[in-house]
Amino acid sequence: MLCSGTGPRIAPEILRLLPSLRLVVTTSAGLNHIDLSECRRLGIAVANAGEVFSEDVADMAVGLLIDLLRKVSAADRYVRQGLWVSKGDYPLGSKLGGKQIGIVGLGSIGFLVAKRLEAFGCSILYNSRKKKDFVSYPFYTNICELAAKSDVLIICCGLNEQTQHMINREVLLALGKEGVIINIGRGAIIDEKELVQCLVQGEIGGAGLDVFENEPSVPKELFDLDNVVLSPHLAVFTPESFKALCDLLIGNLEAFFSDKPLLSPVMFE
Ligand SMILES: O=CC(=O)O
Repeated sequence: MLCSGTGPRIAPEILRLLPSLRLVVTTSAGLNHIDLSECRRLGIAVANAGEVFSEDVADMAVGLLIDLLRKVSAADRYVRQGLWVSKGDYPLGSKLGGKQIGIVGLGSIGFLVAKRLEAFGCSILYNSRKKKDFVSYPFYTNICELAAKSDVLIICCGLNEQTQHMINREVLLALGKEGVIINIGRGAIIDEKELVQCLVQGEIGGAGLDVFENEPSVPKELFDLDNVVLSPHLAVFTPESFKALCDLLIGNLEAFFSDKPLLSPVMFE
């Protein structure tokens, strides 16, 4: 049994050194650090954090979006720097209600983001690997078309070969000058260099980012932009979600060692 976070990659070289390995338990929801096809080939089961983080991550996506649209962090800096007194009122933000929200990845996190934003009066559109029968939101197979129809793009999918740099310059330009992007998935789903360029040149309206391509390094160009909200990959972390994660981890180990089905097995495709 091997326990992993999102840290060192569980690569074929590691798996080869552990010939008796039968189970990998990761404390993350994301699986991009585990070579799943090699685990499947070797008959190694994998369990992850399942849905224990989904609510907190969905809350964070909404938090970043409200912060960005209503300029909460930027206005906070303005007040602290004494600029309200010297320069007067701060520019107005824009309303959340009525926005068209394009969700990329309608898994458990994406679905909870959609539910939350519906309650704010937003319309939901989405892209996912497959159309979901349990929702009536418009489904877009083409990510550029989704971006063109959306005021806000929220990245909720996992990182894999298909999704790496899926949000490229073309998608960002389709989102447009007023469009904003929120990323609570993985940094490398967006081509970060292109994102930075689009933000610096005003080709998109703003970004709320919890994840980055080369964490903990964050492109310095973003530090001076008031239409960008930055967060150090902490959307999943609350004391409550940690407690739920510990219970799940223990539950998975107990299940494995008593030959019962895992509580949060990763289904190989
Ligand atoms: O980002 C954190 C996770 O995948 O759990």
